[in-house]
Amino acid sequence: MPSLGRLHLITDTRPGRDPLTVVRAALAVARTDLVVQVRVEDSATDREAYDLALRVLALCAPYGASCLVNDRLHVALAVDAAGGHVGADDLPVAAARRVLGPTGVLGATARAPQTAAEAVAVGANYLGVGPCHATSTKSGLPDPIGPAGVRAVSGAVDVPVIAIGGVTAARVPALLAAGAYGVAVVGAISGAADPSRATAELLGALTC
Ligand SMILES: Cc1ncc(COP(=O)(O)OP(=O)(O)O)c(N)n1
Ligand SMILES: Cc1nc(C(=O)O)sc1CCOP(=O)(O)O
Ligand SMILES: [Mg+2]
Repeated sequence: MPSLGRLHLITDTRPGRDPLTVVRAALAVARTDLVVQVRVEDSATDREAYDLALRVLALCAPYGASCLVNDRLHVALAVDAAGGHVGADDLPVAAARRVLGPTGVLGATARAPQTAAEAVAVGANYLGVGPCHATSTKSGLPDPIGPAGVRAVSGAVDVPVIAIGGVTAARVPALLAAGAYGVAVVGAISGAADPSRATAELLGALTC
């Protein structure tokens, strides 16, 4: 797998959001350090996901930034994205690996050491671990696991751990100290008054 960026921006496609403007602003600051994960609402059509992924890929290409597609691996393949991300309601990790082939980047959600190790054993290249803190971006999540939960998972695997859920620049140092390799965010960038500045602050915290 090519080296994974440490800052993952997940697209915010909730009504009233402007994901492409936010992606543009983040890319201009983070460039090749950014991974953009295209995540659409469950109610979105495959065509909508495909169109957004194509547009995100076109924005990423000049910067050499990677684009991953959440859940819909056929969309990832169709647009020639770097890979995809799956969780408990998506294809099992082993099946996702078969779909993506041996070289695609495959992320899996893991909240505990055992599921983390199992996901890596069957083909995950990185793990999304959380929710680290409370978040209003996604409902129905279990209680936050905090840096201690990240530490438990990162100690059980030898792939990059990407901390997710309520991540802010101020919370990055504790997550890195707990063994996280990077972070994934929605609100910290998409909800910021100045997404470029928020990106710079997150990058600064990640590279301290
Ligand atoms: C980096 C990262 N980590 C976790 C998730 C969550 O994936 P999942 O559990 O499948 O939930 P949805 O995002 O599909 O609602 C993620 N997308 N990215
Ligand atoms: C999509 C998603 N998955 C999570 C998980 O813990 O699996 S938390 C989350 C939302 C992250 O958004 P924000 O950065 O605004 O908290
Ligand atoms: Mg999913």
